Amino acid sequence: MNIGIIGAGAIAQFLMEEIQKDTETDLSVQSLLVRDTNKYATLRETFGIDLFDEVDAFLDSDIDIVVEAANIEAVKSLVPHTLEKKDVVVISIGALADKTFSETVYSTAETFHRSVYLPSGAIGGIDLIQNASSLGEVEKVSLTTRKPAHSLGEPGITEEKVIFHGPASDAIEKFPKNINVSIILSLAGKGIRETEVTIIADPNADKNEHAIKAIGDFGTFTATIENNPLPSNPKTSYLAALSILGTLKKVKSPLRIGT
Ligand SMILES: NC(=O)C1=CN([C@@H]2O[C@H](COP(=O)(O)OP(=O)(O)OC[C@H]3O[C@@H](n4cnc5c(N)ncnc54)[C@H](OP(=O)(O)O)[C@@H]3O)[C@@H](O)[C@H]2O)C=CC1
Ligand SMILES: O=C([O-])CC(=O)C(=O)O
Repeated sequence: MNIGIIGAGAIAQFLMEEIQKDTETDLSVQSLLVRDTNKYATLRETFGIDLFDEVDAFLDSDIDIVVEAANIEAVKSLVPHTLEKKDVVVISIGALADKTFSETVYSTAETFHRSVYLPSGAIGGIDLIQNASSLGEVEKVSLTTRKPAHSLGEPGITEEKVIFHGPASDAIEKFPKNINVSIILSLAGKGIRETEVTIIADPNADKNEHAIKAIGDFGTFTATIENNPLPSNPKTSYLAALSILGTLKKVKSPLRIGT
């Protein structure tokens, strides 16, 4: 399966490196869509990929699926048009907090018989929350995120500080690069206004920690993930990059585990 990636940052480079190393897989990264081809010119040779700065040329290149690994603005400007031609994996899931936009995405996918894949990203338990919500009977879902203070734009603090408490819809507006996980949790569970988010900036933390709690007719669920950051972008957890690789490996698999 030939992959095109939107973006060339920490996640994109992780995917190119790992897919190139993996001789067992039929995955291959062929094309990258970037804003500035000069900035990323060395990637052509390192990974044997084609670089594009024009979306239609990128979509018409030899690719079967597109992975968005850029940011929320890129999802908004590029994903609906991309879906007219290709299936898409979206990791900047915060874009889907905008209801009008998410409806456009889903209806475009339907019209053009495409799939939109939303990986679990830097958290787990999405399967459980989605199943528990299938009769709409989850009372409460909350997420407490603790990240190193510098990742949250608080480099000077000496003690931990709650920098946000409120609904996921507001959290993603204030921290669009740090709390996409709250939106996948909202989409699986109770919705963006009902999912309660707390963000803690911690000067002593070296992991990106996400603690999930859910209560409903199914019982109670608690899970805490202490994520190692990706060295090339410590705001981003290694697991988020792995979750895209895992999603790509599942696309063609006849076996569906843990749905
Ligand atoms: N769902 C989840 O659990 C998680 C989601 N994320 C999200 O994943 C995304 C990628 O993360 P990461 O790789 O660490 O980010 P980086 O900042 O390392 O890389 C982003 C890349 O996207 C490029 N880019 C930005 N806008 C565009 C555009 N319009 N067209 C093409 N390329 C563009 C940037 O290029 P340039 O050099 O031009 O700026 C850069 O190469 C982020 O939105 C992040 O918030 C991260 C972690 C967890
Ligand atoms: O990678 C993480 O730990 C979470 C993250 O940045 C996000 O959800 O945007």
